[in-house]
Formats: sequence, structure tokens, C-alpha cells
Amino acid sequence: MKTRKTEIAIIGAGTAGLSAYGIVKKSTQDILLINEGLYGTTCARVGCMPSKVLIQAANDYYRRHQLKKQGIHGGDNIRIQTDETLQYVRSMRDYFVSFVLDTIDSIGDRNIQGKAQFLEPDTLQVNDQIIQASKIILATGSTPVIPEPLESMRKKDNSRVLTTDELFEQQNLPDSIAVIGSGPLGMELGQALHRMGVKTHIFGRSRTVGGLSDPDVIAYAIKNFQDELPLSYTQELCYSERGDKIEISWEEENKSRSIQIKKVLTATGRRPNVNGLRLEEIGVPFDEKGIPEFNPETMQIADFPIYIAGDVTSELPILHEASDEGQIAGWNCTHEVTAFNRRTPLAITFCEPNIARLGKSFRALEDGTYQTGEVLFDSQGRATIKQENKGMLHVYGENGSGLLLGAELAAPAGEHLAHLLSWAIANKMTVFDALAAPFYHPVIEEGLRTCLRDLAKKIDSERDGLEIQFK
Ligand SMILES: Cc1cc2nc3c(=O)[nH]c(=O)nc-3n(C[C@H](O)[C@H](O)[C@H](O)COP(=O)(O)OP(=O)(O)OC[C@H]3O[C@@H](n4cnc5c(N)ncnc54)[C@H](O)[C@@H]3O)c2cc1C
Ligand SMILES: NC(=O)c1ccc[n+]([C@@H]2O[C@H](COP(=O)([O-])OP(=O)(O)OC[C@H]3O[C@@H](n4cnc5c(N)ncnc54)[C@H](O)[C@@H]3O)[C@@H](O)[C@H]2O)c1
Repeated sequence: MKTRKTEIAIIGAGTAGLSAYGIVKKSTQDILLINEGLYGTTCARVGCMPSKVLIQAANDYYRRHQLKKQGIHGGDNIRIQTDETLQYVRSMRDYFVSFVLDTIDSIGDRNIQGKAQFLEPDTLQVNDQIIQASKIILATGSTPVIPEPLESMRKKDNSRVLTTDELFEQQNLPDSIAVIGSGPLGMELGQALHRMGVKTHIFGRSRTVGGLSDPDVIAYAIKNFQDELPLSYTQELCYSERGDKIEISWEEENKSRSIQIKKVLTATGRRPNVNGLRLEEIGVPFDEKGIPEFNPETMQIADFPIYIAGDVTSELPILHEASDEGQIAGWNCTHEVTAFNRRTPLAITFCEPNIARLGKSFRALEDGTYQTGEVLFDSQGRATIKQENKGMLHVYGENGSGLLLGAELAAPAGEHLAHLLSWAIANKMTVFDALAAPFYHPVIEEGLRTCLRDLAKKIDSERDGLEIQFK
């Protein structure tokens, strides 16, 4: 076998791997990028981007129900041609993927297509080549998890049980579907399919939505979604084949229920791609979840010359974190190993209303150390004008100082509110500082101000009502 030496080898040409590549190439051109399978990244090919294109089409179509109130007629006659929508999703997907492919092309013969496996901590096998590298970055991403009964069904007929990696490849949508999982993916895609006219039932196991942990916001959001579409929670689902349909039965509130649907979409999480890399054979330590032990501030795996980045860590499986981790890994492979600050946590689920979690989640707060500001958007001015007046926002502030700690929300324009709040937290603002910032009228951010006012009152009821500060 031929041996090729390189300073840095990066395994995985996804967001994390390419971000690492961008940093490494500032220090050395002696890099190899190794990628198995299709190029284009999970984000652009099957993830963030095609899902947002589908959601946009679904929400635009769904908007027809609200037009009549405004004196706009003809909405009832609008129809969606879902095969064309899927074609459009794929064409937009190809557009986003094309930018990634241009980057890959520019890498030339430093890019190798094939599956990498470790032989030694500094040695890989890829196809029939041995690659020796001073440092290696592991950025192999993740794969959808398929719960066991569905995996067996899929083995018999893989057209009935879809993963999110396959949804956008469908030529058309089925007339009915069950979406398994009420996490970010289940809620985003389940609501979009429902809004496109597919008879959709979403199933969750733990009583939460889109990754929320605050019980009040969860209860509000679940009720709101249940007003729009079937969303059930149960510990166990039974699947059986009934002709060209799948019957799903379950227990809910002490009642037996069942439905028959054409297809199932699994949105039950993603598993990090660590299997088959032979990491165990080279002595890499694993934690109890089966992830290599690494330092999140340096991304180094124990004291190995191996760095890890992106969804393969399973810690923060979202795009901007994958990109940051790639940068940290890339930097530390080419410089003295340095600890990096991580950003204020921010996670958004693009269902309507948007769900978001930022800063400290409710689950991470310590009892007795904080107050919660609350607002409902049901009568908020601008949200009402936009006919988007559904939502709840909780902002957490530290007792005494009023330092903003975190927030959870299911709210209109939640993606923007979450950014404002996470930037305020990153800048260590108190609730009083935030209230001194400008709020235009009439905007949805005025709802955020109502929430901050509620929090400020709970932190310091003695403080006078002045929000602008003395010079
Ligand atoms: C439907 C969906 C919607 C999403 N929406 C959002 C969103 O709106 N916002 C957000 O922030 N995040 C979103 N995400 C998450 C986001 O897409 C991921 O966090 C991000 O793409 C992870 O990038 P990565 O580089 O770790 O992995 P990937 O992009 O998957 O790259 C890993 C690469 O490694 C390759 N590989 C694996 N094993 C090997 C091996 N042994 N040898 C060589 N190559 C290998 C893979 O083939 C792949 O090309 C979404 C995900 C999905 C699935
Ligand atoms: N907008 C975003 O930022 C965004 C969007 C989509 C996905 N992502 C990322 O992609 C990853 C995958 O998303 P996801 O929603 O698939 O995963 P997830 O792990 O966040 O949620 C999966 C949900 O499925 C439930 N579940 C698991 N097994 C089940 C079963 N057998 N029956 C019923 N329910 C079951 C879990 O309880 C959980 O609520 C996430 O880690 C997320 O961070 C991000």
C-alpha cells in the first residue's frame, strides 16, 4: 500500500471539516481532506437549507387561511402542487450545495474520496492508501437514528419509513404521514407537512417540543400545536402493516388509539458517526454515551494528536457550533493548544411560532437564584396585526443584580427575539440595561420589553419606573 505523509488530515468535508480546513490552510498547505460519500455538507444537502425551503413554502401556502379577514379573496382556490414544491426544494438545495462543491473543487488533489479508518493515532487507511499525519481532525458528522420496529419494517420495504435524509428526495408527498419525534426536526418538518396538506400526526415520547425544558413554555407550546395538528405523547408506539398502510397504535390518557397512515418519517435524533473508525483499537477513551472524551475548549481528544469537531461530538449538534468547533480544532492543530471561549448557547426551531432556547436553559438554573419574566403574545400589538399572536416568552434574570441568564420561548419572530437576548447575555447585560435600549413602535420586540419589565419588577420592586438612565 502507498503511504502519503501530511501535516494535517481532516476526516469529513462537512461544515466542521471545511471550517477546520479554512483555518488550517492559513498556516500550512500540507493538508488532506478525506470524505466518504456525497459532498455538499449535511446542512446544505439534507439539513438546515432544504428544510427551511420546505418550511417557507408550507407557511406561504398556509397563510391563505388568514387572507379573507383582510378582505383578500381567492385564498380558498390556491392549491399546492407538492411534487413541484419538492422539485423546487431540490433546485434550491442544488444551489446551496453548489457553493460547497466549488470549495471542494478548489482543494484539488488534496481532497481524497473514501472512508477513513485509524491504524494508529497518527495513521489512517483510506481506500488502498496509508496516510500518516502529525495531527488529525475528526469531523465525521452524524446519521439519523431509526427506532427498532421501524428499522425492521424498512428492511422489508424502504419506501415506507423515511429518514429526514431521504424526505427531500421524494418525488411527491404521501397523503398521510406519522412523524416520530417532537424535537426540532419533528416539529419543523411535521408542521410543514401538515401545512402543505399532508394528513400528519406527530408523536413525541417525553412531553416536550423542539428541545424546550421550561414546563410552562412547553405546556403553552404543546397546547398551541395541538390546536393546529395532531400531536400525541406516548412511551410506546406499536406498528403493524395493513396492506399499503401502516397502523400505529398507542395508549394516550388511558385510552387506546390507532391511526393508519401511508408513511412514517423518523425524527428521533442523530447518532454520531464514530463506528467503523477503529478508534477503540487505537485506545481512544469513550464516555458513557460512546463519544470520544474530549475537551470542549480545545476540542482535543484526551492527549491524542486527534481533534474532534461538529455533530460527531453529539454535544451541540447545530451548525454554528460545528463551524466554531472546526475553527478551534483547526487552530489547535497548527498552534500551541489553547482554550477557547464558547458562545452563548442559542438553539432555534423554525416551526411557527418559533421555538428557541438561549443562555442557561430552565433545566440548568439553580433554584432560588433567579426570577422569571413572562409575556404572552396573544394580545401583543404587532403580533396581532400580523395574525401571529400566539406565544409565550420566559426570560430568566439573576436575583439581586438582574443579570440576564437565559430564556426559553415559543413566540412570533422568536428567531429574532432569541438573537437579541443571546447577544444581550453575551454582553453581560442586566434586565435594566436591556430596558434602556431603544424599542420602536409598533414591533414584536415590544413584547420582549413587556417581559423584561415583568422581570425587572420581580428583581427589584422598589426601583422607580424610569427605564431611561440618568446621565
Ligand atoms: C433536517 C435537518 C435540519 C437542520 N436544521 C438546522 C438548522 O436550521 N440550524 C442549525 O444550526 N442546524 C441545523 N441542523 C444541524 C446541522 O445541519 C448540523 O449540525 C451540521 O450540518 C453538522 O455538520 P458536521 O460538519 O458536523 O457534519 P456533516 O456535514 O454531516 O459532515 C460530515 C462528513 O463526514 C463524512 N464522513 C463520515 N464518516 C467518515 C469517514 N469514516 N471517513 C470519511 N468521511 C466520513 C460524511 O460523509 C460527511 O460528508 C439540521 C440538521 C438536519 C438533519
Ligand atoms: N433548527 C435547528 O437548529 C435544528 C433543526 C433540526 C435539527 N437540528 C439538530 O439536528 C439534530 C436532530 O434533531 P432531532 O429533532 O431529530 O433530534 P432530538 O434528539 O433533538 O429530538 C428527538 C426527539 O425524538 C424523541 N424520540 C426518540 N425516540 C423516540 C421514539 N422511539 N418514539 C417517539 N419519540 C422518540 C425524543 O424524545 C426527542 O424528543 C438535533 O440534535 C438538533 O440540534 C437543529
